Amino acid sequence: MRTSIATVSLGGTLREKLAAIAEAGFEGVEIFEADILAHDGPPREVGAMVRDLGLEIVAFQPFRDFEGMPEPQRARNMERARRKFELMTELGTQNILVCSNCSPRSLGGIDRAAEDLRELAGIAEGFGVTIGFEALAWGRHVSDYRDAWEIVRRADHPRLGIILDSWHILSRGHPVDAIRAIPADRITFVQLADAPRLDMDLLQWSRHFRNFPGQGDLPIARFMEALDATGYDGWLSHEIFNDRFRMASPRRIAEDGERSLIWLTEARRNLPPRVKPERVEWVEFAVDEEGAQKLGALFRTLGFAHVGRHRSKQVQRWAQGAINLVLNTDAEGFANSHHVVHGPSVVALGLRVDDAARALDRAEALRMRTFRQPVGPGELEIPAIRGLGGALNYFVDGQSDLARVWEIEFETLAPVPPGPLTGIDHIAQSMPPEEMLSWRLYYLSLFDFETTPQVDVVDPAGVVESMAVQDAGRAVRICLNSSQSTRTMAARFMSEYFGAGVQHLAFATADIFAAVAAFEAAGVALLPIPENYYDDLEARFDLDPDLADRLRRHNVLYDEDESGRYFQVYTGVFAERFFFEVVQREGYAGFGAPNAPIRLAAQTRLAAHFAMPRS
Ligand SMILES: O=C(O)c1ccc(O)c(O)c1
Ligand SMILES: [Mg+2]
Repeated sequence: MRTSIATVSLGGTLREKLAAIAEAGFEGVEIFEADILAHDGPPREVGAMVRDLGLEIVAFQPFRDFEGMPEPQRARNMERARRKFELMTELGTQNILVCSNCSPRSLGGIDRAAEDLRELAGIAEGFGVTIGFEALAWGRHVSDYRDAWEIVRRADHPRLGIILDSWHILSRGHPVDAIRAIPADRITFVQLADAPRLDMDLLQWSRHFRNFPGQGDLPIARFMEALDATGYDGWLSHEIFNDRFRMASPRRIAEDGERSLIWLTEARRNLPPRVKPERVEWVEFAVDEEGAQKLGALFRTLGFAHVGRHRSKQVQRWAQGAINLVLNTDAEGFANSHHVVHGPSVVALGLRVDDAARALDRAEALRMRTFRQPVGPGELEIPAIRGLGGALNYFVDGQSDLARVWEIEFETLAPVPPGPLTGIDHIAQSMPPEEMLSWRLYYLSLFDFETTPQVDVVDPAGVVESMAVQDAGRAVRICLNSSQSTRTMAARFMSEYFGAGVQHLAFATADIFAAVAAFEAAGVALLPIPENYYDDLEARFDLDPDLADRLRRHNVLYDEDESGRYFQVYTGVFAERFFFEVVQREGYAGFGAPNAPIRLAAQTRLAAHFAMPRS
């Protein structure tokens, strides 16, 4: 199958859109009429520009309000079509998309529509043009692809086929099975769009909220299976109407689109399998000497020990349980550059996966950016790709020397203390709102991940959109947060930090009260939680009075639902941007969303201070 995208999916001028589409690796483009009308050059020039970029024009579109018109509109429509066919000859494209009629003047009737389209196809033949008929979900008489197919079938003209658009079919919940019976050579081409599930007017939903497969909630996989059953091997063309996409960089959106199509057709492309995450092996911070001392002191109070020293670089390993935190103060290399730009920050995540080399291959196939830097003698070349905000994701595994990274690259200074913190529960990343869907697609396409529904969390300065990506076994959970406001915690993090990145790390413990007792003994300043919260907690849940009292005394947040119970505490904020959380899960599946507004308000109150540990 060949990949294409409609110009309407991107912002920018036609020239910018086409350049971005070509650069992202698409082979074809659907040209929207509005882009021609707004372009300051003849259609012939647009055609040449497209071909110079190595692209093919899959179709010209849309041609509206055609079938079922009474006279004199019917004859006018035939004339209007001739003019568009001439324009198409100039452009150098064969296919025109005719979408079903929305005009209140249109008349129903399958045979009438078939006759109109047969006549149109006859005219089109003289121009070497093929008509593709598409049912719009809000069409006046034709709003179901099964009716569109019956019309095309009855019209029975070699210059007429059907266009299947996943959005119009899936948004209305139409069964996809009937697609299997359509002969592949009668499918002019296929349009793809996903969307979040929204309970709203179809037209508004379609024109403003479509997104790429991998970014929405529609059952696109089922659509693709039905399409595959036909043997269709033609164009797959994204057609995304989305206000945020048009505001964003056309290059980023085009890249996402190509990635979405590669992911969707991975079986045919023999992509290496989805990467199975096994755990977060380490989190690496880029800091200067002073930052390393402060962060190291905080780690110590949280129960970590400085257990290793890199054999050749200024890099420390701190550990506890299965958690490894790396402090990189090296004066050279990527971490240093990252520190110069972002200040104290998470520069890399080390992810243990099933097969690190294959993970890199898959990332490359998905056109992700790989990263290499010179390795010293005896050091490992650890596969890495660029992730959120330009930080790195390293891959290690249990089947190569990468399994022994700590032993090979680090000199042991002390044994790893056993607890009370046992592992990394989740990693929270903040990003600008227009990038949220890009990162969702990045994670979903690369890893064997699923997503949670998006939730809105109230921050004192605005709303934060939040969703998580995680594997079925919950070995790795990553929360993605963004907000439109410039003053929410998530937004302030990004302005302090100069970009998107990891904002907090949540450690797992099997005994939150033991962890808190250890922190209190070590002088960790935990985030104070207001009394009102606990009064409400007691009202909402049937809490054991002793438990309620302990929660209250130790600033522990609590939630429970059908899945189980959840306990959370937070440290103060490090370097005005970064903090740690400790959680205890008893079967609980979520992330404590009901507590997030309480936590955000408490952090906002504290934001003026640096809540550093007493040393
Ligand atoms: O929103 C529309 O009008 C429109 C036009 C052409 C399409 O292919 C489509 O899916 C929607
Ligand atoms: Mg369409």
